[in-house]
Amino acid sequence: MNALEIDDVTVRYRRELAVDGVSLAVPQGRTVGLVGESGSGKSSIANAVVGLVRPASGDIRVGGASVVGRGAAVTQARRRTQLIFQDPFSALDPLMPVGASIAEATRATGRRWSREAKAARVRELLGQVHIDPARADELPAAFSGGQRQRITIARALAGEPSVLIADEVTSALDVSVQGAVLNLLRELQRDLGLSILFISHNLAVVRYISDEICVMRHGRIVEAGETEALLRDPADGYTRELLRAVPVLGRRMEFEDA
Ligand SMILES: Nc1ncnc2c1ncn2[C@@H]1O[C@H](COP(=O)(O)OP(=O)(O)OP(=O)(O)O)[C@@H](O)[C@H]1O
Repeated sequence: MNALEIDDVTVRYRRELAVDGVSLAVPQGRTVGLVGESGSGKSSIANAVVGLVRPASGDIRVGGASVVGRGAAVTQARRRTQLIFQDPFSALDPLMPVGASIAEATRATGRRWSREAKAARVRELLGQVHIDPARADELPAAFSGGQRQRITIARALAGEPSVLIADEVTSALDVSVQGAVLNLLRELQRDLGLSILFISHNLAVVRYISDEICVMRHGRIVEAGETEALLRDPADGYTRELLRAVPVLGRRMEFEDA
């Protein structure tokens, strides 16, 4: 069963074709990595999934229900996805205590929450992302970049998504804390059974977290497959190029035709 299905989706901005007939699926409980250079159309796909951009053609389904267009059914289906923003510094309201930001996001569940239930949920979510729940009343400025990114993850989880879209979630972070955020996503996926579309231009990061990888270039998927198989034997020249740029244990990968 696929949690997310992107079916022959095209995204246009005026004359520019940013996404050109992309199809991909995220199976339930798996992480699919979407990798490609800047401008290849990755964020346009993320934005189309969460309704920030409307595809010119094609369909996107979450749990089997279309999230393209308008109407009650679309709103309902869209509630099952959450986007984690790239920049944890601008993603949180600087004047709002982090607990309040998370509490506000419970609205995306579509249920009514009592004040006590909301407060308990905020404590639970902070605990899940390894932030001391006693710090719920502090402002974002009191937290480091990595901690803020974990808080934005808690806020995304407050909506109880079945699908998380993570768009360049480690790009704005120091290398030293990137691993902690990736490990947290892996842990949450295991514990909560989430399905994740993980977007990054960094193949090393995508490889670390993804069960499957789709390689995107100029708005199209040029190659897709299980992570290890794809990286062991990349069929596409562009995938090989990306791989060559990834340092492996202090050296670069070599290929027979390199
Ligand atoms: N709102 C927009 N209006 C016009 N053109 C856009 C818009 N958003 C993206 N584009 C263009 O669409 C193409 C794909 O961009 P997109 O951001 O989806 O790629 P990306 O792979 O996510 O790149 P990056 O990693 O730099 O964000 C680019 O050529 C970009 O300039």
